[in-house]
Amino acid sequence: MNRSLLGPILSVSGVAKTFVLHLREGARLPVVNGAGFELFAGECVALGGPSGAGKSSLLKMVYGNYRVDAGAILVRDGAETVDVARTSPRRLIRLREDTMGYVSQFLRVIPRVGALDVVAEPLIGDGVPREEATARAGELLARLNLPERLWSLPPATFSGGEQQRVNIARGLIAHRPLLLMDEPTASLDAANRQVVVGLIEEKKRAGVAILGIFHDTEVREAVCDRVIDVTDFAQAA
Ligand SMILES: Nc1ncnc2c1ncn2[C@@H]1O[C@H](COP(=O)(O)OP(=O)(O)OP(=O)(O)O)[C@@H](O)[C@H]1O
Repeated sequence: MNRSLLGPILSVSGVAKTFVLHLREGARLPVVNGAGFELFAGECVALGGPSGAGKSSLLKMVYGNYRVDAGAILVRDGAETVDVARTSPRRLIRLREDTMGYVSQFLRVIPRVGALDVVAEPLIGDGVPREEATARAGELLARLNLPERLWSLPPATFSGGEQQRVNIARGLIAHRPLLLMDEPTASLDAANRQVVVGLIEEKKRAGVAILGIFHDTEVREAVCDRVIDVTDFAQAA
């Protein structure tokens, strides 16, 4: 991968954020100040630092769920570059559909939709015929050791680890050049953690850039090329 030719997929610069708690007499909680880093195709980078350092908050800023007070979050979207910090909600939704995937820790269950369809949905949204999308969803769920008897059932009643595997399959089934992952292996046993490590390695080989929070040291060491210490972006309260 020629970095200088392609440039970064994600470029964060000068990002600052302070939470203001209006229901607590305007108490101010500074999280980051002057946060800056770049992410290139085919690499996996972990956000590191102790609990409360601001890892999840920074990830949510990149995804556009949290507003920033200052700075730029530039994401390459084909021939265009989108500044998540400033773009319109409509453009952000399109960026998420085409370019920036997010694998959260928990599955947001869709009522009455079976696991196989939950997983196939992003591919169908990309225009893949339903039969092919469902077959690929089945392959992925089998790889993640989700028993076939569960595939037609809505995941609402699944165990934590089963739901997380459905969530990972849904988050990884379609190609998105930038993937954000928030503790994707938190509820998984050792065997399934290894499956996820393999899936992440495949994404990297396909040129996907991954930014994530990986508390599991073994997983982090297996997949991450470097760690960004979020405490470097801390500001004095
Ligand atoms: N929505 C919010 N409103 C107010 N404060 C928040 C909000 N989200 C996070 N914080 C505060 O920001 C700080 C950073 O939280 P964050 O969840 O980003 O840390 P973290 O590094 O991901 O921690 P952990 O490893 O424990 O998940 C914490 O002090 C937290 O209380």
